[in-house]
Amino acid sequence: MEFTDEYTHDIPGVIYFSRNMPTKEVEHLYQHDLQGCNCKSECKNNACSCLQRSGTFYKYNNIFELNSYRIEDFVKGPTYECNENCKCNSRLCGNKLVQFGPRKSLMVKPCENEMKGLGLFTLKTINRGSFICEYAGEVITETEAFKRFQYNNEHGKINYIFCINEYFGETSVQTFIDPTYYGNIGRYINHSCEPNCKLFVIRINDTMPILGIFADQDINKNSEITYDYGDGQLDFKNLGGCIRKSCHCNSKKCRKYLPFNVSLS
Ligand SMILES: C[S@@+](CC[C@H](N)C(=O)[O-])C[C@H]1O[C@@H](n2cnc3c(N)ncnc32)[C@H](O)[C@@H]1O
Repeated sequence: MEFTDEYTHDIPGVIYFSRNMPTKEVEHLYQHDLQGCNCKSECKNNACSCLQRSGTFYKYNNIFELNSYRIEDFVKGPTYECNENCKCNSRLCGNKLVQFGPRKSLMVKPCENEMKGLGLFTLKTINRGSFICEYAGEVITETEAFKRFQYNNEHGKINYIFCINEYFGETSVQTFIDPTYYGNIGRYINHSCEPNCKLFVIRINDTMPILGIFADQDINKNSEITYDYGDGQLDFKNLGGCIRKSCHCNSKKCRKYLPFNVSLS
């Protein structure tokens, strides 16, 4: 099955781009292709090298029906999907999901509370564990992220930069994704202190992390898709010398301010 993403946006200065796009300063980091598995037909947990290095896997009722796929475990990660170097039978492999593109029936529209701007909504009910879409954009250096963040702050512009923190033993690696100028439908997802989705790091063909957004509960049709931009930071208005924006998620658990540094840990 081919990757399909038929969504668009016609905001001046923003180009719809469905996958992460490393800038030339960081592209050398992702030139290492991941090895594929040697499975003969379908991939089984105890034999497939992709599943063995994954922190979690997909459960499905019907291998040909992407809507039946659910992520198995919200605690572990990252996930390694089978890739173009794998020997498994691509029709029978169940270890592929994010690589087929976002789910259908998503809609971008202004939120009721205009302070939040645009938001992403679902026109159909979504089951817990289902894949929604990626958070895709330019992959930039930390220096560039800092520069862009300062610029956004000084000019009162929306900040879209997302920082992924990953830990490999003693080493921590940060990846900065910015869908401000090139991005997909994930850029419209707002923060909530009581969200209905979670993010997962997925890898497919190479070492570049892909941010996958998955439903963390059953979501009713016409609901807004949200995730928590942070990790329960305290309600200090001035964090690191930066004035934080007020949160309008309207939840009883609201922490009052948007998390400053969107991170996964
Ligand atoms: C990734 S964008 C989300 C899409 C954005 N609403 C838009 O119109 O393009 C993040 C920005 O949306 C706004 N936002 C997101 N969640 C919010 C919330 N709970 N309360 C207030 N503003 C929010 C903030 O301006 C934030 O910097």
